[in-house]
Amino acid sequence: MAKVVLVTGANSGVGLALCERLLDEGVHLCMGCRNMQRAETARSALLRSHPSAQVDVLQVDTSSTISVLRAAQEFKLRYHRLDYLYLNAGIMPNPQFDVKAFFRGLLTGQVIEMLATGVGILTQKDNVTPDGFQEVFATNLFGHFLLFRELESLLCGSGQTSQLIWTSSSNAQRSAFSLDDIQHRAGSQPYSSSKYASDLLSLALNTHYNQQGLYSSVTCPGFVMTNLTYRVFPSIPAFFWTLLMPVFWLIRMFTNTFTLTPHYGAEALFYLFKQKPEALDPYSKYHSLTSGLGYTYSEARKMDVDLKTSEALYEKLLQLESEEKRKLQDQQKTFDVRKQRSG
Ligand SMILES: NC(=O)C1=CN([C@@H]2O[C@H](COP(=O)(O)OP(=O)(O)OC[C@H]3O[C@@H](n4cnc5c(N)ncnc54)[C@H](OP(=O)(O)O)[C@@H]3O)[C@@H](O)[C@H]2O)C=CC1
Ligand SMILES: CC(C)CCC[C@@H](C)[C@H]1CC[C@H]2C3=C(CC[C@]12C)[C@@]1(C)CCC(=O)C[C@@H]1CC3
Repeated sequence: MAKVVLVTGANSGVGLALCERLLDEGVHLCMGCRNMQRAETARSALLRSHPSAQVDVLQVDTSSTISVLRAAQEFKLRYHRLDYLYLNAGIMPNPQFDVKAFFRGLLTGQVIEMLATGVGILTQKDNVTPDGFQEVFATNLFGHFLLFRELESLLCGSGQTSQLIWTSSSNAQRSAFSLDDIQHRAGSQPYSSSKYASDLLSLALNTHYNQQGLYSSVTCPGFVMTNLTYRVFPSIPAFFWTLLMPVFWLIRMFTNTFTLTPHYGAEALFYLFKQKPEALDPYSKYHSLTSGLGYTYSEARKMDVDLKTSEALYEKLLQLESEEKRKLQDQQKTFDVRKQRSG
Protein backbone atom coordinates (compact mmCIF):
# COMPACT_ATOMS: atom_id res chain seq x y z
CA MET A 1 0.00 0.00 0.00
CA ALA A 2 1.27 3.48 -0.88
CA LYS A 3 2.30 5.63 2.08
CA VAL A 4 -0.11 8.51 2.68
CA VAL A 5 1.62 11.88 3.09
CA LEU A 6 0.00 15.20 4.01
CA VAL A 7 2.06 18.34 3.32
CA THR A 8 0.84 21.77 4.46
CA GLY A 9 1.86 24.80 2.39
CA ALA A 10 2.27 22.41 -0.54
CA ASN A 11 1.47 24.78 -3.39
CA SER A 12 4.73 26.72 -3.50
CA GLY A 13 8.37 26.97 -2.47
CA VAL A 14 9.89 24.26 -0.29
CA GLY A 15 6.54 22.44 0.15
CA LEU A 16 5.97 22.10 -3.60
CA ALA A 17 9.55 20.98 -4.26
CA LEU A 18 9.17 18.38 -1.51
CA CYS A 19 5.95 17.09 -3.12
CA GLU A 20 7.77 16.68 -6.43
CA ARG A 21 10.44 14.57 -4.70
CA LEU A 22 7.94 12.50 -2.69
CA LEU A 23 6.04 11.57 -5.84
CA ASP A 24 9.24 9.98 -7.21
CA GLU A 25 8.88 7.58 -4.24
CA GLY A 26 5.32 6.59 -5.21
CA VAL A 27 3.49 8.08 -2.22
CA HIS A 28 -0.21 8.95 -2.09
CA LEU A 29 0.07 12.71 -1.68
CA CYS A 30 -2.42 15.07 -0.09
CA MET A 31 -1.60 18.76 -0.54
CA GLY A 32 -2.85 20.91 2.35
CA CYS A 33 -3.37 24.42 0.96
CA ARG A 34 -5.36 27.50 1.95
CA ASN A 35 -6.08 28.72 -1.58
CA MET A 36 -7.77 26.16 -3.85
CA GLN A 37 -6.89 27.97 -7.07
CA ARG A 38 -3.18 28.05 -6.25
CA ALA A 39 -3.46 24.44 -5.03
CA GLU A 40 -5.01 23.25 -8.31
CA THR A 41 -2.33 25.03 -10.36
CA ALA A 42 0.38 23.30 -8.30
CA ARG A 43 -1.41 19.94 -8.49
CA SER A 44 -1.59 20.20 -12.30
CA ALA A 45 2.15 20.93 -12.42
CA LEU A 46 2.87 17.87 -10.26
CA LEU A 47 0.66 15.69 -12.45
CA ARG A 48 2.45 16.88 -15.59
CA SER A 49 5.73 15.46 -14.24
CA HIS A 50 4.04 12.44 -12.57
CA PRO A 51 0.99 11.63 -14.74
CA SER A 52 -0.02 8.44 -12.90
CA ALA A 53 0.52 9.78 -9.37
CA GLN A 54 -2.18 9.96 -6.69
CA VAL A 55 -2.37 13.65 -5.77
CA ASP A 56 -5.28 15.16 -3.81
CA VAL A 57 -5.92 18.60 -2.41
CA LEU A 58 -7.25 19.41 1.06
CA GLN A 59 -8.29 22.94 1.90
CA VAL A 60 -6.73 24.10 5.15
CA ASP A 61 -5.90 27.51 6.53
CA THR A 62 -3.57 26.85 9.46
CA SER A 63 -4.25 30.30 10.93
CA SER A 64 -7.94 29.42 11.51
CA THR A 65 -9.13 26.94 14.14
CA ILE A 66 -12.38 26.11 12.37
CA SER A 67 -10.62 25.56 9.06
CA VAL A 68 -8.12 23.16 10.67
CA LEU A 69 -10.86 21.19 12.45
CA ARG A 70 -12.90 20.90 9.25
CA ALA A 71 -9.86 19.87 7.22
CA ALA A 72 -8.97 17.15 9.74
CA GLN A 73 -12.57 15.88 9.67
CA GLU A 74 -12.48 15.76 5.89
CA PHE A 75 -9.10 14.01 5.91
CA LYS A 76 -10.40 11.30 8.26
CA LEU A 77 -13.37 10.66 5.96
CA ARG A 78 -11.11 10.33 2.92
CA TYR A 79 -8.17 8.30 4.29
CA HIS A 80 -7.69 5.47 6.71
CA ARG A 81 -4.02 6.03 7.37
CA LEU A 82 -1.46 8.80 7.59
CA ASP A 83 2.22 7.91 7.49
CA TYR A 84 3.87 11.33 7.20
CA LEU A 85 2.58 14.73 8.23
CA TYR A 86 4.77 17.61 7.00
CA LEU A 87 4.01 20.77 9.00
CA ASN A 88 5.51 23.14 6.47
CA ALA A 89 3.14 26.09 5.89
CA GLY A 90 4.65 29.29 7.22
CA ILE A 91 4.58 33.06 7.07
CA MET A 92 6.91 35.92 7.92
CA PRO A 93 4.59 38.95 7.53
CA ASN A 94 5.73 42.54 6.99
CA PRO A 95 9.44 41.80 7.31
CA GLN A 96 11.63 44.81 8.11
CA PHE A 97 15.22 44.57 6.94
CA ASP A 98 17.61 46.51 9.20
CA VAL A 99 20.14 47.94 6.71
CA LYS A 100 22.31 49.48 9.46
CA ALA A 101 22.53 46.19 11.37
CA PHE A 102 23.33 44.42 8.09
CA PHE A 103 26.32 46.68 7.34
CA ARG A 104 27.40 46.55 10.98
CA GLY A 105 27.27 42.75 10.72
CA LEU A 106 29.40 42.83 7.54
CA LEU A 107 32.13 44.70 9.39
CA THR A 108 32.22 42.36 12.39
CA GLY A 109 33.06 38.69 12.81
CA GLN A 110 29.33 37.92 12.85
CA VAL A 111 28.83 38.06 9.11
CA ILE A 112 28.57 34.31 8.41
CA GLU A 113 26.25 33.77 11.38
CA MET A 114 24.12 36.71 10.20
CA LEU A 115 23.82 35.38 6.64
CA ALA A 116 23.12 31.84 7.86
CA THR A 117 20.35 32.75 10.29
CA GLY A 118 19.09 36.23 9.43
CA VAL A 119 19.26 36.91 13.18
CA GLY A 120 19.71 40.59 14.06
CA ILE A 121 18.73 41.97 10.66
CA LEU A 122 15.07 40.99 10.36
CA THR A 123 12.01 41.91 12.42
CA GLN A 124 8.32 41.58 11.57
CA LYS A 125 5.02 43.37 12.25
CA ASP A 126 2.52 40.71 13.23
CA ASN A 127 -1.27 40.74 12.70
CA VAL A 128 -4.15 39.38 14.78
CA THR A 129 -6.39 36.66 13.28
CA PRO A 130 -10.22 36.71 13.46
CA ASP A 131 -9.84 34.04 16.21
CA GLY A 132 -7.85 36.58 18.25
CA PHE A 133 -4.44 34.92 17.90
CA GLN A 134 -1.16 36.43 16.76
CA GLU A 135 -1.05 35.42 13.08
CA VAL A 136 2.50 34.05 12.99
CA PHE A 137 1.91 31.91 16.09
CA ALA A 138 -1.43 30.66 14.72
CA THR A 139 -0.14 29.87 11.22
CA ASN A 140 3.31 28.49 11.94
CA LEU A 141 2.65 26.68 15.21
CA PHE A 142 -0.79 26.46 16.80
CA GLY A 143 -2.76 25.53 13.65
CA HIS A 144 -0.26 22.74 13.02
CA PHE A 145 -0.52 21.55 16.62
CA LEU A 146 -4.33 21.38 16.29
CA LEU A 147 -4.05 19.57 12.97
CA PHE A 148 -1.74 16.99 14.48
CA ARG A 149 -4.00 16.51 17.52
CA GLU A 150 -7.05 15.99 15.29
CA LEU A 151 -5.21 13.45 13.14
CA GLU A 152 -3.61 11.68 16.09
CA SER A 153 -5.82 8.60 15.73
CA LEU A 154 -4.65 8.03 12.14
CA LEU A 155 -1.01 8.71 12.96
CA CYS A 156 -0.83 6.51 16.04
CA GLY A 157 -3.26 3.89 14.87
CA SER A 158 -1.87 1.17 12.68
CA GLY A 159 0.82 -0.42 14.84
CA GLN A 160 3.37 1.05 12.40
CA THR A 161 5.58 4.08 12.86
CA SER A 162 4.58 7.50 11.55
CA GLN A 163 6.42 10.81 11.32
CA LEU A 164 5.70 14.47 11.97
CA ILE A 165 8.19 16.70 10.18
CA TRP A 166 8.28 20.42 11.02
CA THR A 167 9.79 23.03 8.72
CA SER A 168 11.56 25.15 11.30
CA SER A 169 14.41 27.55 10.62
CA SER A 170 17.94 28.53 11.58
CA ASN A 171 16.21 31.80 12.51
CA ALA A 172 14.63 30.04 15.54
CA GLN A 173 16.01 31.73 18.63
CA ARG A 174 15.63 31.01 22.34
CA SER A 175 15.96 34.71 23.18
CA ALA A 176 12.93 35.56 20.99
CA PHE A 177 10.70 33.10 22.84
CA SER A 178 9.05 33.48 26.23
CA LEU A 179 6.82 31.02 28.07
CA ASP A 180 4.94 34.04 29.44
CA ASP A 181 4.16 35.24 25.91
CA ILE A 182 4.10 32.15 23.69
CA GLN A 183 2.26 34.08 20.95
CA HIS A 184 4.95 36.79 20.97
CA ARG A 185 2.42 39.62 21.38
CA ALA A 186 5.01 41.97 22.85
CA GLY A 187 8.12 41.65 20.68
CA SER A 188 9.16 42.22 17.08
CA GLN A 189 10.44 38.71 16.27
CA PRO A 190 7.29 36.58 16.03
CA TYR A 191 8.88 34.45 13.30
CA SER A 192 11.95 33.48 15.38
CA SER A 193 9.66 32.85 18.34
CA SER A 194 7.27 30.59 16.40
CA LYS A 195 10.12 28.57 14.92
CA TYR A 196 11.79 28.16 18.32
CA ALA A 197 8.41 27.05 19.68
CA SER A 198 8.19 24.37 16.97
CA ASP A 199 11.64 23.08 18.00
CA LEU A 200 10.46 22.84 21.62
CA LEU A 201 7.14 21.30 20.71
CA SER A 202 8.76 18.63 18.58
CA LEU A 203 10.81 17.53 21.58
CA ALA A 204 7.72 17.36 23.81
CA LEU A 205 5.80 15.36 21.20
CA ASN A 206 8.60 12.80 21.12
CA THR A 207 8.35 12.47 24.89
CA HIS A 208 4.61 11.87 24.75
CA TYR A 209 4.13 9.92 21.54
CA ASN A 210 7.21 7.79 20.76
CA GLN A 211 5.70 4.86 22.64
CA GLN A 212 2.73 4.98 20.28
CA GLY A 213 5.00 4.79 17.23
CA LEU A 214 4.87 8.51 16.39
CA TYR A 215 8.14 10.44 15.92
CA SER A 216 8.58 14.17 15.46
CA SER A 217 11.56 15.90 13.79
CA VAL A 218 12.57 19.42 12.93
CA THR A 219 14.20 20.66 9.72
CA CYS A 220 15.70 23.85 8.36
CA PRO A 221 15.68 24.33 4.57
CA GLY A 222 18.48 26.94 4.66
CA PHE A 223 18.14 30.24 2.82
CA VAL A 224 15.85 29.51 -0.14
CA MET A 225 14.48 31.94 -2.71
CA THR A 226 10.72 31.63 -2.32
CA ASN A 227 7.70 33.92 -1.98
CA LEU A 228 8.56 34.21 1.72
CA THR A 229 12.05 35.60 1.06
CA TYR A 230 11.00 37.77 -1.91
CA ARG A 231 8.76 39.63 0.56
CA VAL A 232 11.82 40.79 2.51
CA PHE A 233 12.12 43.48 -0.20
CA PRO A 234 8.52 43.78 -1.48
CA SER A 235 9.23 46.65 -3.87
CA ILE A 236 12.00 44.75 -5.65
CA PRO A 237 10.81 42.43 -8.46
CA ALA A 238 11.57 38.69 -8.12
CA PHE A 239 13.94 38.73 -11.12
CA PHE A 240 16.29 41.03 -9.14
CA TRP A 241 16.96 38.10 -6.82
CA THR A 242 17.89 36.03 -9.87
CA LEU A 243 20.38 38.75 -10.85
CA LEU A 244 21.91 38.38 -7.37
CA MET A 245 22.48 34.65 -7.94
CA PRO A 246 26.23 34.99 -8.72
CA VAL A 247 26.64 36.90 -5.42
CA PHE A 248 24.77 34.17 -3.55
CA TRP A 249 26.86 31.41 -5.22
CA LEU A 250 29.93 33.28 -4.00
CA ILE A 251 28.52 33.53 -0.46
CA ARG A 252 27.84 29.78 -0.63
CA MET A 253 31.64 29.29 -0.64
CA PHE A 254 31.59 30.56 2.97
CA THR A 255 28.25 29.28 4.30
CA ASN A 256 26.64 26.03 3.20
CA THR A 257 23.23 27.29 4.38
CA PHE A 258 22.58 29.08 1.07
CA THR A 259 20.61 26.24 -0.52
CA LEU A 260 18.84 28.84 -2.69
CA THR A 261 16.50 26.60 -4.74
CA PRO A 262 13.36 24.99 -3.26
CA HIS A 263 14.60 21.61 -4.52
CA TYR A 264 17.81 21.87 -2.49
CA GLY A 265 15.91 23.46 0.41
CA ALA A 266 13.69 20.36 0.58
CA GLU A 267 16.75 18.08 0.97
CA ALA A 268 16.48 17.53 4.77
CA LEU A 269 12.68 17.14 4.61
CA PHE A 270 13.12 14.45 1.99
CA TYR A 271 16.05 12.86 3.83
CA LEU A 272 13.82 12.33 6.89
CA PHE A 273 11.22 10.59 4.71
CA LYS A 274 13.77 7.87 4.01
CA GLN A 275 15.06 7.40 7.58
CA LYS A 276 13.97 4.96 10.26
CA PRO A 277 12.37 7.44 12.71
CA GLU A 278 13.56 5.48 15.76
CA ALA A 279 17.14 6.29 14.75
CA LEU A 280 16.61 10.07 14.61
CA ASP A 281 17.80 12.42 17.36
CA PRO A 282 14.93 14.36 19.01
CA TYR A 283 17.42 17.04 20.15
CA SER A 284 18.73 17.73 16.63
CA LYS A 285 17.53 19.89 13.80
CA TYR A 286 18.06 18.43 10.33
CA HIS A 287 19.51 21.10 8.04
CA SER A 288 19.48 21.19 4.24
CA LEU A 289 22.94 22.33 3.18
CA THR A 290 24.70 22.96 -0.12
CA SER A 291 28.46 23.05 -0.57
CA GLY A 292 30.36 25.70 -2.54
CA LEU A 293 30.46 23.33 -5.50
CA GLY A 294 26.69 22.86 -5.41
CA TYR A 295 26.59 19.44 -3.71
CA THR A 296 23.50 19.15 -1.50
CA TYR A 297 23.22 17.11 1.70
CA SER A 298 21.60 17.13 5.12
CA GLU A 299 23.21 17.39 8.51
CA ALA A 300 21.92 17.02 12.09
CA ARG A 301 22.83 19.88 14.43
CA LYS A 302 21.96 20.03 18.14
CA MET A 303 19.15 22.43 19.08
CA ASP A 304 19.20 24.84 22.00
CA VAL A 305 16.18 23.18 23.69
CA ASP A 306 15.46 21.57 27.08
CA LEU A 307 12.82 19.14 28.28
CA LYS A 308 11.41 21.37 31.03
CA THR A 309 10.61 24.31 28.71
CA SER A 310 9.29 21.98 25.99
CA GLU A 311 6.94 20.34 28.50
CA ALA A 312 5.70 23.72 29.77
CA LEU A 313 4.95 24.86 26.20
CA TYR A 314 3.15 21.59 25.46
CA GLU A 315 0.91 22.08 28.51
CA LYS A 316 0.10 25.64 27.46
CA LEU A 317 -0.84 24.49 23.96
CA LEU A 318 -3.11 21.74 25.33
CA GLN A 319 -4.80 24.37 27.49
CA LEU A 320 -5.27 26.69 24.51
CA GLU A 321 -6.62 23.81 22.45
CA SER A 322 -9.30 22.96 25.02
CA GLU A 323 -10.26 26.66 25.36
CA GLU A 324 -10.63 26.95 21.58
CA LYS A 325 -12.78 23.86 21.36
CA ARG A 326 -15.00 25.04 24.22
CA LYS A 327 -15.38 28.41 22.50
CA LEU A 328 -16.46 26.73 19.28
CA GLN A 329 -18.94 24.47 21.10
CA ASP A 330 -20.48 27.52 22.83
CA GLN A 331 -20.76 29.31 19.49
CA GLN A 332 -22.45 26.25 17.99
CA LYS A 333 -24.94 26.06 20.90
CA THR A 334 -25.84 29.75 20.57
CA PHE A 335 -26.31 29.25 16.84
CA ASP A 336 -28.57 26.18 17.38
CA VAL A 337 -30.73 28.01 19.97
CA ARG A 338 -31.18 31.02 17.65
CA LYS A 339 -32.06 28.70 14.79
CA GLN A 340 -34.66 26.85 16.90
CA ARG A 341 -36.23 30.15 18.05
CA SER A 342 -36.43 31.57 14.54
CA GLY A 343 -37.61 28.32 12.95
N1 LIG B 1 12.60 30.40 2.32
C1 LIG B 1 13.48 30.27 3.30
O1 LIG B 1 14.63 30.76 3.20
C2 LIG B 1 13.11 29.53 4.53
C3 LIG B 1 11.84 29.04 4.75
N2 LIG B 1 11.55 28.36 5.91
C4 LIG B 1 10.22 27.82 6.15
O2 LIG B 1 9.85 26.99 5.06
C5 LIG B 1 8.44 26.86 5.02
C6 LIG B 1 7.97 27.02 3.60
O3 LIG B 1 8.20 28.37 3.21
P1 LIG B 1 8.72 28.78 1.77
O4 LIG B 1 8.58 27.64 0.85
O5 LIG B 1 10.04 29.42 1.93
O6 LIG B 1 7.72 29.96 1.43
P2 LIG B 1 6.43 30.02 0.49
O7 LIG B 1 5.80 31.32 0.79
O8 LIG B 1 6.78 29.70 -0.90
O9 LIG B 1 5.54 28.83 1.04
C7 LIG B 1 4.75 28.94 2.18
C8 LIG B 1 3.55 28.04 2.01
O10 LIG B 1 2.76 28.12 3.19
C9 LIG B 1 1.43 28.42 2.81
N3 LIG B 1 0.71 29.14 3.84
C10 LIG B 1 0.97 30.36 4.37
N4 LIG B 1 0.04 30.68 5.27
C11 LIG B 1 -0.83 29.64 5.33
C12 LIG B 1 -2.01 29.38 6.06
N5 LIG B 1 -2.53 30.27 6.92
N6 LIG B 1 -2.65 28.21 5.86
C13 LIG B 1 -2.17 27.30 4.98
N7 LIG B 1 -1.08 27.50 4.24
C14 LIG B 1 -0.41 28.66 4.41
C15 LIG B 1 1.57 29.27 1.56
O11 LIG B 1 0.35 29.31 0.86
P3 LIG B 1 0.00 30.53 -0.15
O12 LIG B 1 0.71 30.23 -1.42
O13 LIG B 1 -1.48 30.45 -0.26
O14 LIG B 1 0.50 31.79 0.50
C16 LIG B 1 2.66 28.49 0.85
O15 LIG B 1 2.14 27.36 0.23
C17 LIG B 1 7.89 27.91 5.99
O16 LIG B 1 7.51 27.30 7.19
C18 LIG B 1 9.09 28.82 6.24
O17 LIG B 1 9.01 29.43 7.49
C19 LIG B 1 12.50 28.12 6.84
C20 LIG B 1 13.77 28.57 6.67
C21 LIG B 1 14.18 29.33 5.50
C1 LIG C 1 23.75 40.79 -0.95
C2 LIG C 1 22.56 41.20 -0.15
C3 LIG C 1 21.54 41.88 -0.97
C4 LIG C 1 22.04 40.02 0.56
C5 LIG C 1 20.85 40.26 1.45
C6 LIG C 1 20.54 39.01 2.05
C7 LIG C 1 19.41 38.92 3.07
C8 LIG C 1 18.16 39.55 2.56
C9 LIG C 1 19.28 37.45 3.33
C10 LIG C 1 20.61 36.91 3.90
C11 LIG C 1 20.26 35.74 4.78
C12 LIG C 1 18.76 35.53 4.51
C13 LIG C 1 17.95 34.69 5.38
C14 LIG C 1 16.59 34.88 5.48
C15 LIG C 1 15.92 36.02 4.79
C16 LIG C 1 16.82 36.80 3.81
C17 LIG C 1 18.25 36.96 4.33
C18 LIG C 1 18.24 37.77 5.59
C19 LIG C 1 15.76 34.02 6.39
C20 LIG C 1 15.60 34.78 7.69
C21 LIG C 1 14.36 33.76 5.83
C22 LIG C 1 13.50 32.96 6.74
C23 LIG C 1 14.18 31.89 7.49
O1 LIG C 1 13.52 31.05 8.05
C24 LIG C 1 15.63 31.86 7.64
C25 LIG C 1 16.38 32.66 6.60
C26 LIG C 1 17.85 32.79 7.01
C27 LIG C 1 18.65 33.53 6.00
